[in-house]
Parts: sequence; C-alpha cells; structure tokens
Amino acid sequence: MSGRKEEEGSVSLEALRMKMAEFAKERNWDRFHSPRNLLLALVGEVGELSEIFQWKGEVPKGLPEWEEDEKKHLGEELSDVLLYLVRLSDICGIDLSKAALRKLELNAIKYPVINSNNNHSP
Ligand SMILES: Nc1ccn([C@H]2C[C@H](O)[C@@H](COP(=O)(O)OP(=O)(O)OP(=O)(O)O)O2)c(=O)n1
Repeated sequence: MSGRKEEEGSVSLEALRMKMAEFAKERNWDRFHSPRNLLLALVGEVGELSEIFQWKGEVPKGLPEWEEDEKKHLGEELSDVLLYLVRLSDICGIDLSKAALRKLELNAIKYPVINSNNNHSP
C-alpha cells in the first residue's frame, strides 16, 4: 500500500500493520511472530534504543549536537520499536489506532486541564 501520503512521509498505523503482515507472510515468518516472541523482540529494540542515549547524560531537544549518522540510527531504532508494537497489537487482535485514541481520551479525563501555568508534573 504505497500512496501519495507515504511519499510525503506520512503513514497510517493501518498501512504499517498491513506492511508488517505482508513482510512476515512473504518470509513464512508468521510462525515466529507469536505474541510472546514479538513482545521480547519489542523489548530488545527498546534496549537498542536506550543504548543510543546511554551515558550521554541529558541531551537538548532536537538533538542539535548529534551527527547525522547518529540521528539516522536513532530513527531506525525508533522504527523497529514502532513496527514490533504494531505487529504485536495486530497479532493480539488489538486495533492500535482505536485503542490509542481511547487512551488519549481517558488520559484527558484523568488529568484535566486546570491551569496551563501549572508547571508541576502529575
Ligand atoms: N523475525 C523478525 C526479524 C526482524 N523483523 C523486522 C522488524 C524490525 O523492524 C527489524 C528487526 O531486525 P533485526 O532483528 O535485524 O534488528 P536490527 O535491525 O535492530 O539489527 P541489529 O540488531 O543487528 O542492530 O526487522 C521482523 O519483523 N521479524
């Protein structure tokens, strides 16, 4: 499923879900993509993502001092996390788009806007 939006760098979770399903099917990897395996793969990728930040101390937003290669690597690890998350959701029969929108609503109820000048975290 490749369209204009994807060329512009915008993609839906549904498009990613379908691409991951196709990727696994083409390689006969459905047998490996069980919920537990996918969860462990996801956690492994979160570890790889963490390694990029490890020992750097706090870094400013936008990562202005990072080399392009380092940012490219960061994008790859973030993508691995997203792709395994999308695949895990699919294999578990969870509609991630719907679930995430519902969770945003629940968050807004749990944490109402009281004062926009409130600097305290929850
Ligand atoms: N059984 C698998 C193996 C890989 N992938 C896909 C999902 C991830 O986006 C990516 C992960 O590939 P690797 O396991 O090779 O991990 P990395 O790309 O992070 O490589 P490395 O761990 O060598 O840095 O490939 C998958 O769907 N199912």
